[in-house]
Amino acid sequence: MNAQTNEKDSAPETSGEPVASAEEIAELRKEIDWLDSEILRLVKRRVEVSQTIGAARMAAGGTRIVYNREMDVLARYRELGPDGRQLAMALLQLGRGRLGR
Ligand SMILES: C=C(O[C@@H]1C=C(C(=O)O)C=C[C@H]1O)C(=O)O
Repeated sequence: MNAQTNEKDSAPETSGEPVASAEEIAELRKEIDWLDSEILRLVKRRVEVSQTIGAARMAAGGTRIVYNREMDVLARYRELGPDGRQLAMALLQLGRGRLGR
């Protein structure tokens, strides 16, 4: 493939053509804002659920961490690569809350 072919076949965002209009970007930003609020809501709920389970287990004399379950959580986010791992680790850490300190 020569340089000219490359240029012709290149993605729209590299050809000088805008891929989304200003209106579309405004709409997409609204979607991002909504997605962030949903993600935050779900993360907060996850923290609540994780802490409830952790507190119950510790009250019953169990361990703070269940290694196998945490490995399953890490595996779930593996498709996102190293950032996915960090995200999973942050979720696990948030769930530990005071229990994790
Ligand atoms: C929520 C639990 O407790 C802890 C928290 C986990 C989590 O936040 O996903 C997973 C395993 C445990 O270390 C559980 O055992 O399921």
